[in-house]
Amino acid sequence: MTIPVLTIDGPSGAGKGTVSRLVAKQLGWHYLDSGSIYRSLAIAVLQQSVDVNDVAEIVKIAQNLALEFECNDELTVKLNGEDITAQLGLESTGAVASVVAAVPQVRQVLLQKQKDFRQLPGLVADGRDMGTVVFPDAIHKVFLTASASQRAGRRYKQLKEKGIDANLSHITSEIEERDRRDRERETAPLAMASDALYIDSSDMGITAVIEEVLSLIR
Ligand SMILES: Nc1ncnc2c1ncn2[C@@H]1O[C@H](COP(=O)(O)OP(=O)(O)O)[C@@H](O)[C@H]1O
Ligand SMILES: Nc1ccn([C@@H]2O[C@H](COP(=O)(O)OP(=O)(O)O)[C@@H](O)[C@H]2O)c(=O)n1
Repeated sequence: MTIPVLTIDGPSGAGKGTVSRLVAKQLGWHYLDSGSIYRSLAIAVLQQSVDVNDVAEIVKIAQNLALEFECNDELTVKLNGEDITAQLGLESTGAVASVVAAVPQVRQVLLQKQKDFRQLPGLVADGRDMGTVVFPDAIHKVFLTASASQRAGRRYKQLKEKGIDANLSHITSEIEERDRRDRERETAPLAMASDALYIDSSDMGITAVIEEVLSLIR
C-alpha cells in the first residue's frame, strides 16, 4: 500500500511550517519539517567549530546526526539529547543551514532520514525539494510562496514574538540571500514541481491557505 504524502515546498517565511503542522493535525498525519534537519546540522557544525567549507567534516557530522523530534503544537528538537529548539529558529542558523544544504553529499546522506518519516496513515512534508526529490511520487503537492516583503515582515514579527531581537532590513536581506542560494544551487534547488498546486499567500490569511490545501486532499 502506498502511504499518502502531501508535500509543501516554498521559500522562507511563506507559511509552510504553520500550514503543514495544522494540516497534519487535522488529517492525523505525521509531519516532517525537513528544514529543521538542515538547521540541526548547522547547529552541530557551529557547536563543533567546523569551517562551513570543510565538506568532508560536515558530511561526517551529517552521517552521525542524532536527532529526536517531538511534535505537539510546536516542534521540539533534541541534538545528542540537548534541546536545541530555541537556537533552531534563529536567522543565523537558517543562513548556515542553507550553506551546508547546498553540498550534494550532505543531501544524499540526509535523504533516507527524511524518507523514513513516510509512515501510516500519511505524511505532510515541508521543505524545498519534498515534491521534486524526496517524495516525487507524493499524491498531493503544493508550492507555497508570498512576496519577499511579506515573508520578511512575517519572520520579523515571529522573531519579535519569541523575544528575539530582530531588524527588518537585515531580515529582508538575509531572506533574499538565502532564497537566491536555495534557488541557484545545483542539487535539489528550490523549484516548483510540475504537478504542484501554486499558492501565493501574500494576501491570504493562514485559515484561507489551510482551506485551499485541504480542498486539494478532499
Ligand atoms: N498567510 C499568512 N498570513 C500571515 N502570517 C502568516 C501566514 N502564514 C504564516 N504566517 C506567519 O509567518 C511566520 C512564518 O511562517 P512559517 O510557517 O514559519 O514559514 P516557513 O515555514 O515557510 O518559513 C509565522 O509567524 C506564521 O504565523
Ligand atoms: N528540504 C529542504 C529544507 C530546507 N533546506 C535548507 O534549509 C534552510 C532552512 O530551511 P527552513 O525550511 O527551516 O527555513 P524557513 O523556510 O523556515 O526559513 C533553507 O534555507 C534551505 O537551504 C533545504 O535545502 N531543503
